[in-house]
Amino acid sequence: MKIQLALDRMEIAEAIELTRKVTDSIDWIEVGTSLIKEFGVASVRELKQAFPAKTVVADIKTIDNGRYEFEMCFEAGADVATVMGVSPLVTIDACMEVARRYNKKVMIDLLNTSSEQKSALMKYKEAIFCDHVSKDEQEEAGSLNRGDKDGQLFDDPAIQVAAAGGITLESIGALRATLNPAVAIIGSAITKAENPAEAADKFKQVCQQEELV
Ligand SMILES: O=C(CO)[C@H](O)[C@H](O)COP(=O)(O)O
Repeated sequence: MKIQLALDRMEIAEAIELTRKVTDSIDWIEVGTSLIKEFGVASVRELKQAFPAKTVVADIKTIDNGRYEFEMCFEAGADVATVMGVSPLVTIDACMEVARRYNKKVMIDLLNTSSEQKSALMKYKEAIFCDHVSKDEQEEAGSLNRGDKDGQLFDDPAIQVAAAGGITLESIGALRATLNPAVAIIGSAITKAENPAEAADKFKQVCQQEELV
């Protein structure tokens, strides 16, 4: 299981400093939606410049204007960019086309998509699908991602799955037992930890143990 470090609700310099502390324990770097909204794609550019060897995910959560926004992210150095699964399919088609042209990847965020919509999205075989419990669902309703939603949709082993939303060291075991995503997206459990390097290292150990099973 890869670890995607989600960087949210902080300044770009802070994001770079924090990533430096945990860089050996994480695989992918997510420039969070909050950074892109606050600082624009400069946040993507600066993170990629600071960590050129890492896969950088621009969590832009596109819902319209797919071609323009995806070109902007890939020009800034992103390796992966996100589009919402609830978008019109024509938007997702545009994102897929841009990603193919740049030889980059699309992550489709399944937040609030119906089962019907999810089934329709499964045709995007090259995409990564992100099962996502939102910040508001976490903070207003106390939910977190234990991977127990719509797991059957991902029965095809060729489908690449990611999971996000309040993942902790306590919940990651349940997530693996259910959804078993290829990518665990972890934000606050590392970025808000008293010792982020220690927290990231513990997640890495869990993910490595899992790979040996
Ligand atoms: O996409 C996001 C918010 O919309 C976050 O990146 C995702 O929720 C991971 O962060 P955390 O572990 O703090 O929930």
